[in-house]
Amino acid sequence: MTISQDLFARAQASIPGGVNSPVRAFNGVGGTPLFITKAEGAFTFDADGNRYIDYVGSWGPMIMGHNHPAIKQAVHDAVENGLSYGAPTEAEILMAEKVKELVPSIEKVRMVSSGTEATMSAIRLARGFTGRDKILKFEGCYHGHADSLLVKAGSGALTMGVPNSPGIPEDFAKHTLTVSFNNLDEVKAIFAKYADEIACIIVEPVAGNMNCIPPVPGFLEGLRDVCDEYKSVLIFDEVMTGFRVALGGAQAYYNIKPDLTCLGKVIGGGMPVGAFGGKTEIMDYIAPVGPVYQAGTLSGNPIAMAAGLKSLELLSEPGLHAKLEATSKAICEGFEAGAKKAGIALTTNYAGGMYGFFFTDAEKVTTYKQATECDLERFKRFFHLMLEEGVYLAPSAFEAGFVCAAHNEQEIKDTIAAAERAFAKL
Ligand SMILES: Cc1ncc(COP(=O)(O)O)c(C=O)c1O
Ligand SMILES: NCC(=O)CCC(=O)O
Repeated sequence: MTISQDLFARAQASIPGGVNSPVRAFNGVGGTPLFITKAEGAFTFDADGNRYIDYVGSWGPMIMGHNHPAIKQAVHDAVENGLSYGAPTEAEILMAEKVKELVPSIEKVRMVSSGTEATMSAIRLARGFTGRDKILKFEGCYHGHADSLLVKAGSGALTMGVPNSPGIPEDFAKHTLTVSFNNLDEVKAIFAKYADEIACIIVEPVAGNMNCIPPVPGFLEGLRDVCDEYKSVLIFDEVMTGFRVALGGAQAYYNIKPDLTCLGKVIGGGMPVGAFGGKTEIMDYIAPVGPVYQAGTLSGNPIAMAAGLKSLELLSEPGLHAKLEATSKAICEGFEAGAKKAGIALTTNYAGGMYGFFFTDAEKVTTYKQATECDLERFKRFFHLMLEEGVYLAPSAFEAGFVCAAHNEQEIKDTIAAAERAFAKL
């Protein structure tokens, strides 16, 4: 690890905390972040030449496995024609048509360059469309770092202990209402109180930024009903779950139709891309047809469209998502069996190609409160033991794990065997 240590020391002199995104800093687990030199299939390689079975997958995008030859080729082909034009291209139409085909609730879609831009724009659109200021989100859900969404946020904000970030005026944050994920009674109560003041509900349909917490039966259906009753916009933030939980996202997996959907990660195939889309009636409220302004110099970038489109094409292979879910299930079952053998209390969750594990006596984790009450010290030790074993897990107890198409039987077997040895040493 000496080269990573040297690079980290050098990075800290020029980059705040040595990283360009806080979740990379290993703050939740301690120690030195790995500096990566290359990645291939299910594996990443660090600057010291160590190889890891990777369950971070660039935080979600690399669902086909790293450096997939067809995606790489698509990027090479696109590069031949220039890097960016700031004018429309056919690739953007192909992408929009593909998104509509895979996610039928989306009738029109606008491309942006990150998940944060997608959620920020969707919120503005919902506010503009309804003429209302308040929004409702759930404690521990993370929707990127736009001001109105960094309230009781998950992911790095939760890991670093700053779920309500300084720098956001109280006048602004007061419009963001928060209630507990998986608690429909709280949602109904807050709507009863604010009635026609709430522009939208934004929700991660499977919460993946406070570990991995699927919706309890009836929760998403209930959100749909409440939005219908109060004429509020239902936004599914599928930046993480889109094309991962199922080809059509969590909305296909649970069969609920949101009004707007935010996409990111997988849709870019590893390039910086996001998107938001939904009902024509709402989407046509955006400039240039509508009054709500939204724009981007690099939106719909041709290289990014090429990578994303190829990724979505590959993902459309029949059976691929069944394989991803079987991988998540095998890892969860393997971890639970290994922990049991070592007398360690552990429970797991998964949905399609994402999973989570919790060091707790609870039988099932369905709430933010349960997730934050888990044994974080034990998680830290387990994380480092796994790293020593050559398995790279998300470096925080408040992140989901991601599987990819390149995790095959051997990698799963090796991961479970490594976990068994790690549990025995905990
Ligand atoms: C559910 C969710 N929404 C939004 C975002 C923000 O995306 P980005 O990091 O691309 O801005 C993320 C992850 O970062 C996410 O997990
Ligand atoms: N679950 C957290 C993320 O996906 C975000 C990655 C980042 O902020 O770098």
